[in-house]
Amino acid sequence: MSNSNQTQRRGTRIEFRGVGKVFTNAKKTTTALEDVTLTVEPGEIIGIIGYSGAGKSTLVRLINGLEAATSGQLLLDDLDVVGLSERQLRSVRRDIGMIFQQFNLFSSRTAAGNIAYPLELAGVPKAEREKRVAELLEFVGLADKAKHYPEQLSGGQKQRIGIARALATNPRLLLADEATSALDPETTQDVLRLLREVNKKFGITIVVITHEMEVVRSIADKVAVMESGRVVEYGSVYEVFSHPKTDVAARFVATSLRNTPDMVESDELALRDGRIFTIDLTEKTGFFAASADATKAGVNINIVHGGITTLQHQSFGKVTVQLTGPDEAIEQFYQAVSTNADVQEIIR
Ligand SMILES: Nc1ncnc2c1ncn2[C@@H]1O[C@H](COP(=O)(O)OP(=O)(O)OP(=O)(O)O)[C@@H](O)[C@H]1O
Repeated sequence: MSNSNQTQRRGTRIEFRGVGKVFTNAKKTTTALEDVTLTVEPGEIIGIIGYSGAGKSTLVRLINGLEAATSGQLLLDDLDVVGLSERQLRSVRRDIGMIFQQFNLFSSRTAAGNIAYPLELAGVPKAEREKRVAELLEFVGLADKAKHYPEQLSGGQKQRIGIARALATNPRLLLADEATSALDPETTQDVLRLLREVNKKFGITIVVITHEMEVVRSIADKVAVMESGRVVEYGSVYEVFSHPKTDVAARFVATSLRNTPDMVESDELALRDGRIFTIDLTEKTGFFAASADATKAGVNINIVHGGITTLQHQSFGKVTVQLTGPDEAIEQFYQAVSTNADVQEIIR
C-alpha cells in the first residue's frame, strides 16, 4: 500500500487509569473489570490473556466505546473516551479496526466487496475505493481471490480479508478479539505473521485478546494477564515468560513452553534412581561448571527434560537432570546450582 499518510501516522496510545466496569441489571450486578491500570505505547503489540470470564472482551469493548467504563479514565492518546457522546465515539472508532474470531464477513459480498464496505460507509469515491481494495488484496496476498465469496475461502483466507477490511480506512489501532482461535496452528502462525507485518509497516498499535499463550509468544511485545476482572501481571513478553510472578501467569506460560515436566512426567521421573532436579538456566546458574565438578567426582548426569526459548533477543529455559552416583557429590552439585538459580527437586 503506497498511501504516504499511512507511514507518517503513528499508532494510538492507550492508557487505562483505574478503570472499572460493573454491569447492573434487574437481578444482579457483575464486576467485569476492577481497577485496571495499563499503558500501551504507540506501535506496541499487547497480548491480553486470561481464562473465560476474566474480562478480556469487556476491556476491548471499552476501547472501542461499545461499553462505557463505570469508573476510572480510559485515554486514547489524550482523549478520555469515558462519557463521550455516541457521535464523538463514532469519530473515535474511525481510527480503530477490528478483527474477530468468526471473521464477520458478509456472505453476500465478494472478498473485494467486503473490503470495500467500510470505504463505502466513509463515502470514499468509487475509483479511489477500487484502487484501495486492490492494494489491500495485494497486501494480504489474495489478489487472485477478489471475486470469491467468503464460503469459497479457507478460514485463514477469510481472516486475511478481515484484516484487509479492518485496514481499509487506515486505522491507528487494531483490536483482534480471539482472531486466530478458529484457525489451525499453522494458519494461526500465518495470520500472526501478517499482523506483525501490519504493525511494522504502518506502526499501528495492536491489542490481541487471546486465551492461548502461544499467540502471545508469537506476536506480542507486552503481555497483560487477567484474572477475575483484574490485570494480575503485566510486563514484556520476555519478563512474563521467563519469570512469571503469579500462578495464573505460570500456568499460561507452562502451556506454551513445556519446559518443565508435567504431573504425569514428574510421577514417572520420581520413580527413577538418584536425585532429579529441574533447574532454571540463566547466566548465573553455573550449570556447566557444577556438572563438570560432579562428573569428575563420579556422578552420572542424564538430561531427562528441558527447553530453551529465545524471546526478544534473550534466551532462557529450564533443564531437568537425573543424577546418580556418590551422594555427597550430588549434594554439592545441588548446592552449587541452587545458590543463584531456582531449582526444584522432583521427589517421590
Ligand atoms: N453485557 C453484560 N451484562 C452482564 N454481565 C456481563 C456482560 N458482559 C460481560 N459480562 C460479565 O463480565 C465478566 C467478564 O466477561 P468478558 O466477556 O469480558 O470475559 P472474557 O475474558 O472475554 O471471556 P471469554 O473469553 O469467555 O469471552 C463475566 O462475568 C461476564 O459474565
